[in-house]
Amino acid sequence: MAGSAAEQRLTDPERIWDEAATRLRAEIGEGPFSSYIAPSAVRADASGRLVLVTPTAYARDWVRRNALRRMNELWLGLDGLSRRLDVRCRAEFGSPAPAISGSASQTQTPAAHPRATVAPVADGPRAVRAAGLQDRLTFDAFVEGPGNAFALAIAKQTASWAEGHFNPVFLCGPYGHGKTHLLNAIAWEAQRLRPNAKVIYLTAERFLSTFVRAVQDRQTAAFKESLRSADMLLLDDVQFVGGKSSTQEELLNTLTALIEDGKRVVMAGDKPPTAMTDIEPRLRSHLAAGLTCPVEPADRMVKLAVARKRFEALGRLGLVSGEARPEVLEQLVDRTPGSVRELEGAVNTLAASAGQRLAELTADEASVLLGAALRGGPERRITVDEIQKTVAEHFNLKQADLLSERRTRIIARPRQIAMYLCKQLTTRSYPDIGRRFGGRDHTTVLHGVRRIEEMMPADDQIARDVETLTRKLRG
Ligand SMILES: Nc1ncnc2c1ncn2[C@@H]1O[C@H](COP(=O)(O)OP(=O)(O)OP(=O)(O)O)[C@@H](O)[C@H]1O
Repeated sequence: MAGSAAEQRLTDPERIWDEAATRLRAEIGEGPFSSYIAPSAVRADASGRLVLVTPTAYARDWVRRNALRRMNELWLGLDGLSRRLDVRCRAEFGSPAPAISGSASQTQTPAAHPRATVAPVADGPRAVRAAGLQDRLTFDAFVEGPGNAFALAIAKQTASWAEGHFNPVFLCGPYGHGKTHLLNAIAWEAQRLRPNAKVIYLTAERFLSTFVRAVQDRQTAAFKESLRSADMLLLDDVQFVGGKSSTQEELLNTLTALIEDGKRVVMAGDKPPTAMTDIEPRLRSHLAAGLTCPVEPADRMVKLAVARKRFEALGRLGLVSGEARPEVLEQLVDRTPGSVRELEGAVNTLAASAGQRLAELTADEASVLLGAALRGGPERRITVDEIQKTVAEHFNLKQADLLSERRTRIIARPRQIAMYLCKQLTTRSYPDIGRRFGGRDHTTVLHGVRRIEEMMPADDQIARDVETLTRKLRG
């Protein structure tokens, strides 16, 4: 009875937003919706007015220019109390305000929620929840193969809140083969099954930067509380705490408290805990105390299925039409070195060049379109970590400054340069880069990259910095 929702005149803001956002998504398209609306959340301000809080000022301006009027039309058509929706960015909205009233989860099936539209706003140490989760990384989108079947089964079991599961679960495996995807999928599924549970996903980088900030602001109690009140904690890229002793100690305390309380903990790292030699032995043994699941590199069949799925997803967004021929898919997979991440990069490159001609494309044409991406063979892989360290050193900063929330220009500009270099020199997506920069939203990364692109032609110093850093990194 979707059509009768307007006549029903709702009052619960969360339900109104669910409905309005679903319609808006259909009208403005998936791309703008997932860039600007999905990462935003409706909150009530101190005087009870409803506000759409966007992650950045850039997103706020975009919403004001392109969507606010229509959003209010949709909202007013549904809201029995005829309220209006204002828009503000997270920085303007200030300290955490009460979430919008009346949890819709009691009256709705969880599946009816457009994902992440009512995600809590992460405002400093008190609300790290949902930062960095990506909509598309679900169990449905994950391709099973011999190398990940065990990890997938355990991930699904954990997400179902099944009793008697192993705690903590540690997913380990090389770069780009699906660990983050599985953590995201667990978070979405666990939250769908228990909408009122507190499921927190965060990267170790974000753990560190939030912790450092909490120490500076003397808010460590709030930081501890925000994590220890979790029902499920999903911690990504654990290897990042290697060599950082006070962060390791805090992490150890957090894990011990959660596990003693019977809360679920799932972590991911690039190697098994026992091999993380720069992690202090006591923490290491806690990481390894539950179940360690390998996520092995994807085989050819998995890669073929991932490439097919990716084209289908791009097709749904209207970016390509038709299916790629089997020989085109095979060529893509056989000639793209590296992980699934590189493969996805190659699929995107091909989709962008072939567009509506995808179905007619021959293997030879695909090879020409992919050009250097296929011809070059395996180049030395530059990592985000390397870029951050090189940029920090160049500007006389610490790597942690780039991950921190500090916005002074002396740090913000190098951070944007580092983000720009990550986009240029790695195959990582905007959300993925955001994740590596203290769990920032992908719109922040997009804004940073565009800012540097705009500034380079006009600002010699920035152009020189970028050039020097690129040369240093390419070696
Ligand atoms: N089995 C799979 N099915 C579908 N997509 C996959 C699979 N494995 C990897 N991917 C995709 O490949 C990309 C990289 O995967 P992901 O970010 O999960 O890697 P990771 O193991 O966490 O890497 P890192 O250690 O660098 O963080 C993502 O876009 C993910 O969706």
